[in-house]
Amino acid sequence: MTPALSLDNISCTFVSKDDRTQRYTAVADTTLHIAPGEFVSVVGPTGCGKSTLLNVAAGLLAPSAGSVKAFGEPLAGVNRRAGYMFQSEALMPWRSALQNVIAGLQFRGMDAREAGRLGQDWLARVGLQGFGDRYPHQLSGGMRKRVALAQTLILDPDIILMDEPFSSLDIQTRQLMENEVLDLWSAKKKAVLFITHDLDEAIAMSDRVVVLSAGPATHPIGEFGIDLARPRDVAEVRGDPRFVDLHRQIWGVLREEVLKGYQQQKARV
Ligand SMILES: Nc1ncnc2c1ncn2[C@@H]1O[C@H](COP(=O)(O)OP(=O)(O)OP(=O)(O)O)[C@@H](O)[C@H]1O
Repeated sequence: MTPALSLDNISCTFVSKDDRTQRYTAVADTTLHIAPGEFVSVVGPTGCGKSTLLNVAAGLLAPSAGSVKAFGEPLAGVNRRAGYMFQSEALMPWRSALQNVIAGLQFRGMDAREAGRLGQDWLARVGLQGFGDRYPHQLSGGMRKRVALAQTLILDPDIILMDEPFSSLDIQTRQLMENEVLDLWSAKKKAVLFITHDLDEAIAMSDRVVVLSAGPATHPIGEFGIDLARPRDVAEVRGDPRFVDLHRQIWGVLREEVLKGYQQQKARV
């Protein structure tokens, strides 16, 4: 089957910020394929290159070497088969929740009434019925994330790219949002590339967890199929003995890299 997303032998080298004559290889020779409908999380120590990989998949960053394909088609510019959700707030403060949700449809030229109808439908699906005329500053952090989620999913992308979308939320809100994402995902089964620091979140959500090494020259050092039954409740599944077992196995690979990453961050300060 043709993967929804193929990253083949990707390397990303940047000019060093501290010394323009030096180069820094953030990602080296990384291959990652995601099947249609597959939920894959990538975990790794801080600063290792997770966002760099996601930006490559999004077509926002051209790799220094390697190839990127969406459903077998080489990527030229922005990945139009993908929708994104980033860590930082991407809502437009001057637009209401509804206007934010339908922004992408309007950019695509959809008729205003049809876009409004779909927007209301999506607001209801993410639990924000009746909040369409609120502005982002009138919503809680969790509600703003729901708007951002609706804004991404309303475009019905075949690939969903998420970069630590819930890291700013408190643990309860975060778990609610994670369950909502799983519900929405299971209804449509799109390919997901989910970047996170949080191993519990990665295991609870995914079909597969890929572990990256500490930088420089980050690359995958482990890959684990997550055979926990679905549907899952992200809070309850943490008590499953298989979850505990998988956590122990993956942490056994990740731990050393986290320590290396931490030492490197300290050395930079
Ligand atoms: N445009 C750039 N120019 C120079 N260096 C960069 C650039 N983008 C990223 N880097 C470097 O590449 C490395 C990987 O960064 P990246 O943001 O991908 O890591 P990350 O794993 O997502 O980090 P975090 O876990 O903290 O979010 C870092 O050392 C970063 O400083």
